[in-house]
Amino acid sequence: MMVKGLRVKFGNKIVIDNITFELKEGVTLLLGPNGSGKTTLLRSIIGMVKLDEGEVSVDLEKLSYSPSEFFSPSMKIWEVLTAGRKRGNYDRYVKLLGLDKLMQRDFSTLSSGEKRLVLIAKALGEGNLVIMDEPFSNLDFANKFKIIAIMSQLKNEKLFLITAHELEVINYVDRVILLKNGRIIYDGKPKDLSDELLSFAYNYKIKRVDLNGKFFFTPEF
Ligand SMILES: Nc1ncnc2c1ncn2[C@@H]1O[C@H](COP(=O)(O)OP(=O)(O)OP(=O)(O)O)[C@@H](O)[C@H]1O
Repeated sequence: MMVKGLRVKFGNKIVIDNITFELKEGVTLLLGPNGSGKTTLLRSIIGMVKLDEGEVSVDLEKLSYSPSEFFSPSMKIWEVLTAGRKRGNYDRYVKLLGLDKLMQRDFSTLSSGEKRLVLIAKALGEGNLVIMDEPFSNLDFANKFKIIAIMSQLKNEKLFLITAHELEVINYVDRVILLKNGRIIYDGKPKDLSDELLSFAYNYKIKRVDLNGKFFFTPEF
């Protein structure tokens, strides 16, 4: 998958500003403060947003997408999983995520975390390029790390592009793309991402602490 010279405007406001990158392998984390353009970028890639400039080269047949926000239809879970033009191999993920006992329930009656897990299982089952917008929101600690472990196990067969707000996720991805005001200000390995740049991105003093090969990020008051 490749995006080249992408520019998206809403009215006069440039929301995506000359973004170019290629995805070849592993798990890529799209990071950035509220309103920096993450969702718009993902929606541009999947063809839901009109591009003002640039191009996206992606095999839509191989792509699956889990949105950050979603409707809560009154449908059985298995109907949600099989909805749409794609038919996927959900069973494996339904079991892994402990959703098998919920399959006959109505989606609208699930907890917010359970709904999120259903959409993740759907995305994992449907595509080889899995794009997930804020997959960890609503998830408890254990489920978040289950998803992280599943992505890590699957990364030889699938490509992942995800967004998240938790800086700790940086530890578990192969690549970080950091956005500020619709521009990429960092694209590289997690270990090389400095607290100065993160502080600049979020306009907030963040300190990085390295411990046992992991990075922790704390606010500096
Ligand atoms: N349809 C739209 N019309 C006008 N402005 C929009 C539209 N969609 C998004 N925006 C604006 O574009 C900017 C980027 O929004 P986007 O949702 O892509 O950010 P984000 O990085 O995903 O934010 P968050 O972390 O809060 O979800 C924001 O300023 C938002 O208000």
